[in-house]
Amino acid sequence: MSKPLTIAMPKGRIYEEAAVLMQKAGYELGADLDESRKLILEFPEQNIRVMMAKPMDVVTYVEYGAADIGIAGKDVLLEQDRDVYEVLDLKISPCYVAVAGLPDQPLSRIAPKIATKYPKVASDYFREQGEQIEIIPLNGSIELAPLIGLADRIVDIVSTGRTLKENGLVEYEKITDITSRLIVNPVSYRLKSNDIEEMVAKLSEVMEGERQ
Ligand SMILES: Nc1ncnc2c1ncn2[C@@H]1O[C@H](COP(=O)(O)OP(=O)(O)OP(=O)(O)O)[C@@H](O)[C@H]1O
Ligand SMILES: O=P(O)(O)OC[C@H]1O[C@H](OP(=O)(O)OP(=O)(O)O)[C@H](O)[C@@H]1O
Repeated sequence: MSKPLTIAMPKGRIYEEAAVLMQKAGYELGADLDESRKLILEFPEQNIRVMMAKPMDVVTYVEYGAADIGIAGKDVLLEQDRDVYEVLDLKISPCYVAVAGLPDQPLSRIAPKIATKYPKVASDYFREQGEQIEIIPLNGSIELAPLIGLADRIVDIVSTGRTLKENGLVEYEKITDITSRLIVNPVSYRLKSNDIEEMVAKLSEVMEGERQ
């Protein structure tokens, strides 16, 4: 038998939907692996090995070849711009990146402050708009920044819109829609092409079935 395919799975929000999709494609990972404290799980009968990683780190494991394949949000891929192949839009964990802030606050001053955990996405967006901005990097609870006067706008993920609403913030512009993607290490793509193409074909078939 060939060497197992190593898959970097994101812990947290995306995990369950990703595991269900994998299961439908014939890869039984278990819906609750992310509740275990074990970080590497072997599935010899399916010839796969699963690594449980932080969503932001999945791309790193795949780029360095520590994992052959991974599942990552498009937000992370846009932000990190790494050397991996994005082979399939899994259409799971949908959300979008938007510019938000306090209502009725035009962006008038020079170099407005933009709080975000996506500095590249935010800089690229405002550069395209011809706006010079200052990035305030944060790691979470981004919505706090305009409330306490730390920033004029935020660039963050919106899903239900509840966080914005409950904090009295409004969306100004949508930057881009986000779903999770299947990514592949370029060397693995050559060396393990049969196994990888088989997985991509099975996942595509499941998604095709779900669209009908
Ligand atoms: N409402 C949402 N907020 C954030 N990310 C979302 C949302 N809905 C879907 N996603 C997707 O889930 C991914 C983040 O998953 P998760 O929240 O588990 O990770 P994280 O932000 O790294 O976790 P943590 O909050 O523990 O730092 C994003 O990269 C994005 O693609
Ligand atoms: O539109 P909603 O459904 O309210 O979802 C959006 C919120 O969810 C995420 O935060 P998360 O829960 O990951 O916490 P964080 O602020 O610590 O990143 C994101 O950063 C928004 O704050």
